[in-house]
Amino acid sequence: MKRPIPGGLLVAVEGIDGAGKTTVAATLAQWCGERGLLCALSKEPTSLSWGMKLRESAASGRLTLDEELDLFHKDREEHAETSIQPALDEDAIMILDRYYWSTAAYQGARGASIAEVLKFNEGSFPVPDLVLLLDLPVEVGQNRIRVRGDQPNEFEEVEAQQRCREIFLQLPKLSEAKHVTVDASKPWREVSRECLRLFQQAALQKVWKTANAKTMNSETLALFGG
Ligand SMILES: Nc1ncnc2c1ncn2[C@@H]1O[C@H](COP(=O)(O)OP(=O)(O)O)[C@@H](O)[C@H]1O
Ligand SMILES: Cc1cn([C@H]2C[C@H](O)[C@@H](COP(=O)(O)OP(=O)(O)O)O2)c(=O)[nH]c1=O
Repeated sequence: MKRPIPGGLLVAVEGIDGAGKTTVAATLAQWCGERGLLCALSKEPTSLSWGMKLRESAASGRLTLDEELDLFHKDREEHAETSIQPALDEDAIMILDRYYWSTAAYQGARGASIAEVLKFNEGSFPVPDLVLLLDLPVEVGQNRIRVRGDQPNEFEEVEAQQRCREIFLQLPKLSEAKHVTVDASKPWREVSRECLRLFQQAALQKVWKTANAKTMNSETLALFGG
């Protein structure tokens, strides 16, 4: 039997391309798995029907801003309905590699209203208990993408990435989600240690806020340093 967290815990890892989101999200999920915690890992865009449409459309040139916004929101709606909300209802930890801060940053960089994107998403989908914003200079992210063996694509052009980074750095002031900005240019050991510490802190806060911690399994609390 896996260890649940009352009310679940929603953690989104955000940042520009090459920031280390996939690596951090996988590390958090692995940490939870090794400790028997009820945990799921997911990403956006998804591989569900609207997510696949988004990926297919990218092959035939860029959509208009409105089409792009519509597809990312439809994808998120399906994702929230089929995975995110059910996981939280099951008292699981859900770790997301990108979520609605990416819409604010990437579609915002194309001219969408950042305030409207946040308002719509925070009114329509579960708000994260923690956003880990991985911040680093665009050139460092680009180099990591090349080292990873990938070619930066159209979404990953330097100027657009620069605008995305600037918007990401404004989001802590505008979003209602609890968040922390992490210096992701540091060596991996330091970044992973910091992200794990912040994750454990958020989990402990959630447990104390939503449940009578005395009723929680003390071993589970101890895992988070409680
Ligand atoms: N702190 C770090 N220092 C150096 N390389 C890193 C660090 N974090 C991740 N990487 C490497 O950089 C590349 C991009 O990381 P990834 O997690 O795929 O980024 P993202 O999902 O944000 O695009 C991967 O090859 C990963 O192993
Ligand atoms: C979730 C999301 C992603 N994106 C963009 C950011 C990325 O450049 C692109 C693909 O995401 P990425 O994380 O690179 O996924 P994959 O490795 O599976 O291709 O989608 C948006 O423009 N808006 C959004 O709401």
